[in-house]
Amino acid sequence: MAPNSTILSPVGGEETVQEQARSSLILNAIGFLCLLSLVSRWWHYYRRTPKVTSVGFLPIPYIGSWVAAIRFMRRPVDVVREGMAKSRNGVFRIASLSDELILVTDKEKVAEYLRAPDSILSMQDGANDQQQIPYTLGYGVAYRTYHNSVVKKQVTPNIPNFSDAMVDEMAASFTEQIGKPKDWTPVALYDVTAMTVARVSNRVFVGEPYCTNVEHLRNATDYAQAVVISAEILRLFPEWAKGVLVKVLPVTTCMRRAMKILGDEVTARLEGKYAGGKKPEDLIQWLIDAAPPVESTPYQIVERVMALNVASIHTTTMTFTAALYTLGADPEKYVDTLREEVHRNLENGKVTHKTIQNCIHMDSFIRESARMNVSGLGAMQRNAKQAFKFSDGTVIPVGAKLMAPTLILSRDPASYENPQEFQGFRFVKKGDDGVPVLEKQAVTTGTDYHLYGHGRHPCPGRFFATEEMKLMFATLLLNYDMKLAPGTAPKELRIGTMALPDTNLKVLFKARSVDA
Ligand code: HEM
Repeated sequence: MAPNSTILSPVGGEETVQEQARSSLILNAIGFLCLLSLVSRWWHYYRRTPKVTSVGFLPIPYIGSWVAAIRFMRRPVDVVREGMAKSRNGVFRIASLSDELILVTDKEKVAEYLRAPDSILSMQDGANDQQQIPYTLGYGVAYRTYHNSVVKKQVTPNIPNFSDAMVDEMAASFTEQIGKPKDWTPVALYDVTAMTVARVSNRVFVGEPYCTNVEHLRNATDYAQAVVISAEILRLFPEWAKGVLVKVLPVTTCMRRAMKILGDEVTARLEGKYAGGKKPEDLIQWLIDAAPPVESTPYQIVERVMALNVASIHTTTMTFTAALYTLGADPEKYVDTLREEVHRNLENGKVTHKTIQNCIHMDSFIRESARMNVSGLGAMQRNAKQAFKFSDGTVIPVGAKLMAPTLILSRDPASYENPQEFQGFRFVKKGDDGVPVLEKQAVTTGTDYHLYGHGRHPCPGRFFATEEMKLMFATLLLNYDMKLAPGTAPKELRIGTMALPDTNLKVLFKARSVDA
């Protein structure tokens, strides 16, 4: 007797064979579909990948990209330098944990890609992608960007009208936070600056009494950090999951708080009710007056006020703190000239808009500090909506992301003499009549100076931010001496393409007599 004849009847055996054949067919079909999906994903990936030098990749689909991303996370600057050395045309591909990026280190090519219209290389898509704006700051902020023209047409022209109030707010903020120390006293400069920038900006954004409401100011500074953290998390998830996930991220808590603080004020203003009966002059009102009907709800106006807080606070704080760290490292070299310039230009003993217009050494110092200290590896992201061809024939396919590494371009020897050296007054030159003039202002953008971007979308808030920094600089120079404690220096932290400032370094401050 056959060994299995007692177990299987002839009919049962046939069924089993059929079942086995069916399962193997299903397994083969699943295997085939998986393979098809892999091939189609690879084909999609291949089509989206520019045929340019790549750095750190292994020639194995997917795994190769992960290896490159890990290398980049561990040694970002080395990877970029390797890319520059390998690439013949100043365009190369790297991978970060969330994306593959095309870095452009040739200045002519940076200018070329920044000239491309948004229908081909989109700035907004780049920003939406980098900061996950539709989720972190809101759909309207991402796709109905009327705030850009409000900043250009209302915030910038109104700067001179607000500068006196800005000086009052910053003087009060510094006095409250730093006091009038008679001896050298350590000050957490980043925090002090962030709260001051928040207060001064919000004097213009939301007016009194909100600009001194500590809960609002803390929320506004937290919001900016929450956006960065939330965006990093969201970028790791597929699009369909983001709308749900964002509800448990810190941005949602910040926005809820913002509604609690500003919601009633905005609601009243939308109904035409103004405290004191007079229509206020501030960002809330300029936004309400300019908002398209679909954006005219209290939530959306508050959302946009907070978005502009995000655009302003940490950017200005980082730039300004870096300048003061640099000054504190070598005060003897620069403070006398900077302070004398402020004194010479005071109006009736006060720092004014006109004072700082004439402070060209200070302007140069801020620009040079930004050149040296703003050292990220990926500025001015543009996402390809259509294929883009550089003049040398290099093709950037749809879906690719272009960026410019600031660290490299802002220290290009072709643009700057002794580019690695900090020269605070680098941009002050002798004019024809021997009088010093500014060769380039802190607000002037370029392919070799990325603080405020460049091309079609330079930062519209750069005049406001620079005014604020110069007013703060003048106020501090008049009221305090400052220096770094011996043996201390700001630490540099890099996460992917970002260079983060040292937010913990304490700087020594000592009060001085204003007339000194
Ligand atoms: C030192 C402070 C600031 C820095 C370093 C900074 C930097 C930048 C950069 C790099 C860009 C992107 C440019 C590009 O991709 O080409 C940008 C865009 C922008 N910034 Fe600023 N910014 C600052 C302050 C401000 C302030 C105070 C405001 C508002 C009052 C503001 C509002 C904006 C807006 C609305 C955009 C988007 C522009 C567009 O879509 O065309 N920024 N900023």
